[in-house]
Amino acid sequence: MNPAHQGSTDTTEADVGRVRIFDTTLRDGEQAPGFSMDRRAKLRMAHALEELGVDIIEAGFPQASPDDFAAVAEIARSLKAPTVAALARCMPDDIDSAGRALEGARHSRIHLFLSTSPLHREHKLGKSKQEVIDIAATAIRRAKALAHEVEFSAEDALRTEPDYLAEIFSVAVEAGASVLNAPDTVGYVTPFEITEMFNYLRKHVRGADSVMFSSHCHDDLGMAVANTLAAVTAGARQVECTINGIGERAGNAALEEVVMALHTRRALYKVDTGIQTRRLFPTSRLLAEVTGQPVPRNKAIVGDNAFAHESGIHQHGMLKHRGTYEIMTPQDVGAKTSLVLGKHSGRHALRQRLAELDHELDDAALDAVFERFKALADRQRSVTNDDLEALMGAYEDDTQAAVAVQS
Ligand SMILES: CC(=O)SCCNC(=O)CCNC(=O)[C@H](O)C(C)(C)COP(=O)(O)OP(=O)(O)OC[C@H]1O[C@@H](n2cnc3c(N)ncnc32)[C@H](O)[C@@H]1OP(=O)(O)O
Ligand SMILES: CC(C)C(=O)C(=O)O
Repeated sequence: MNPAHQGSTDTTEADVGRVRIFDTTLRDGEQAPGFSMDRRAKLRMAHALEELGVDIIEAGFPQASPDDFAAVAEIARSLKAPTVAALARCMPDDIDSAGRALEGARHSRIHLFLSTSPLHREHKLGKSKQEVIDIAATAIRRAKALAHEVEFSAEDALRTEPDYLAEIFSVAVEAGASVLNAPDTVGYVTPFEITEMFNYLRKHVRGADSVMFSSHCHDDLGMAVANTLAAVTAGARQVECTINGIGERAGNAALEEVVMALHTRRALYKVDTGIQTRRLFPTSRLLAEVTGQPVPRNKAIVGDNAFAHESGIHQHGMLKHRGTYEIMTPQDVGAKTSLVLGKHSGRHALRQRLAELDHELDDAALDAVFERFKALADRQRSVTNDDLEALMGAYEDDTQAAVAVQS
């Protein structure tokens, strides 16, 4: 990272912690309409995620379908470094099929979930507080025998009574869960509230020091990434996210955004991830390819516009010092800067591009070409190198014709 792009850099290495990246592109991500992946697509993505350096890959929900079972099993057998996780309801059949699917994994995790909020307890499950606790404890004990580790997620945790949430998490620790996930299942909370909840849980869950707290945020109010970062400030050391932010409804916290926020503002958050950031852009594009869903141009970090500059004033700044308008280098995420010529561009960028095309112009010539360029840019969205060559050709013909008339 170029220090010119960073704010304060006074972090000492001893202060810096580690956040685990739990990627759920292949589970929560594919739950979004239009993003289903078959086992071949999942396997390609899983290899790309391994190369990206994620710590845990949630490969699927084996009880959901035979193909999902097969996808999880194949991923479990073929990955070397990451932990492979499989989702399961707190039901014996779900747990057993997750265990079977994960059998070949070097490191396996069964990810159990059960709703804890009053709304979900009453309307979805029809269970009392104590019944929900008992179901969770029984399921965790069963899962513990079938995988290297068990994560317990309290579905709709952020709309759950904090004291009840702390109680069910305490029982989950006693039953053998080593990761406690408090998801904002419906993307309801704000950063301040999630910080409060994580601080509360770390103080009140029995055995809190022996487990890892995890955050899993949805983007219904556009706050998934901000909430994830807020959870990190309150001690979450696993964050659940997806490539391109895909997931239920408005999606999950976007992995590339969370990672680059932690990386770019390392002095503030004081944590590292194991992500090879240069793999972010290619991994994002692979997901777009396998799902057939393009990345929006304005998507942070990986969109076509994330490092594109069309405005003359910004282009002028960029030509003098990239840090004026870029807080990260595009190379850090495997992308490239582009200075796009269009109706908002100015003379500095035009001169630069013409020089790249071997047209060195004096100021008067540049003014004349600039006038023609603006007229063209008003008629079309952007001006390409071919357009510029045509424009220069016409300008040179006109100049020669004018000289001929004079002599
Ligand atoms: C917040 C999340 O993202 S949770 C993950 C959501 N993902 C998915 O649902 C994708 C995969 N799901 C599926 O393929 C199907 O829903 C299946 C195969 C898992 C289940 O299908 P079905 O058995 O037909 O049940 P259906 O989905 O209609 O209803 C859910 C049932 O699970 C129960 N249930 C829901 N969550 C849990 C849980 N965590 N633990 C135990 N039971 C649960 C519901 O109460 C309901 O039970 P009921 O059939 O006794 O009324
Ligand atoms: C299964 C859990 C973690 C989930 O996806 C959610 O609550 O959004």
